[in-house]
Amino acid sequence: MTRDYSAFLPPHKHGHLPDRPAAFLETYGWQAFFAQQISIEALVDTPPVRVVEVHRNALHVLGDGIDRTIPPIPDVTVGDWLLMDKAQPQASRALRRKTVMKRRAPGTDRQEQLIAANIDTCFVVTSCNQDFSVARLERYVALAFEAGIAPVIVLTKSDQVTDAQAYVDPAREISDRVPVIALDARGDEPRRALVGWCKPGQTVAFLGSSGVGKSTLTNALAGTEWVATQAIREDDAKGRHTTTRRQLHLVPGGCLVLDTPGMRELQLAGAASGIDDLFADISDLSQACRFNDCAHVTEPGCAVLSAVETGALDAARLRRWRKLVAEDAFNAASLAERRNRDKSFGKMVRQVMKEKSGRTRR
Ligand SMILES: Nc1nc2c(ncn2[C@@H]2O[C@H](COP(=O)(O)OP(=O)(O)OP(=O)(O)O)[C@@H](O)[C@H]2O)c(=O)[nH]1
Ligand SMILES: [Zn+2]
Repeated sequence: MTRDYSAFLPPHKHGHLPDRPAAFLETYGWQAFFAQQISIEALVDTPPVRVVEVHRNALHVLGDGIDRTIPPIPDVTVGDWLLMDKAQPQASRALRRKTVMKRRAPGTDRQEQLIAANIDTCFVVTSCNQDFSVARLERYVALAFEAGIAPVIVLTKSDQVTDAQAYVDPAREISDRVPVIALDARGDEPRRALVGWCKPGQTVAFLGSSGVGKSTLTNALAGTEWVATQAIREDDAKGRHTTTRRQLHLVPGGCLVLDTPGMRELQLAGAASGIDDLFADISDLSQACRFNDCAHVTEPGCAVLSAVETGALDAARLRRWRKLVAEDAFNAASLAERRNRDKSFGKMVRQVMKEKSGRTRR
């Protein structure tokens, strides 16, 4: 799959308009991508608004001269742009998304859930300590690639180690498309180090385990104590717990920061192309395998295994790739099963027959 990786470069390389007083919509992330989807008339009749907060029973939307809550709309999430139907807000239409982040809900029924839309950059955060795990970073980066979001790896707590480079080096090896930054998340270092991605009109999010400094980074960008630096329990979907935050904060004079606890327990599901993007070295090698469906385990003529033998490919990287592919396939399969259960019996039978005949042909 070919992708346009120019979007993965820091925004300042594309040129910016720093001195123009940004219009309200632009401050809230309005970009040419969205403007191209509508006519001038539609702009007037149905003004664009951004969903800045999702409550259980309402969406908080902001637009030019608009600041209100409207009833929830199915499949609309924080970060979405809506064309506001003033008379009938529920009928507001969502604009096509630039990026969308999804996850599998925690709990037993594990439905696919929208986390956020139209994030430009996601900071994948870990610390220079035992939280650091190449495998976890790879999972987050694959998720970002899958969502179409540019990832940046941020290694916090660099002040607590003598050799931060020992963390930076393995992080850099994950992908040459992902910048790596080590810093002390407290104080004003993040403002300076992340400025290229945090310009006005940009929407950013922080991904990472509890305690790695996501709230500290958010506060550092804002220059104030915005977010309490403590864990907040995610809604368990049984209605017992209600303090789920899903909001976009506007940093005064700066970017929009997505704040949602849902970013912590991300699992891969249907992220095959994100995994391929991240492990482009392995996908490229597999083109030369003798068998089209080579699993790179014991197959003769496997180009991936020979690359491991010659040392061109790290065996540990191959193992991590296998685990991610398996996790993704497992989760995607159970999603598919869920969907099938809801379909008609006849359809299900046809599906099974098709799979059967496919199997006997092989
Ligand atoms: N020394 C040092 N401490 C840090 C750094 N980043 C975060 N901390 C501290 O680590 C603790 C956890 O930081 P938080 O910002 O709450 O972490 P979080 O990722 O938001 O955690 P959750 O809200 O549980 O997801 C706080 O006490 C921070 O002050 C850093 O770069 N250096
Ligand atoms: Zn192979």
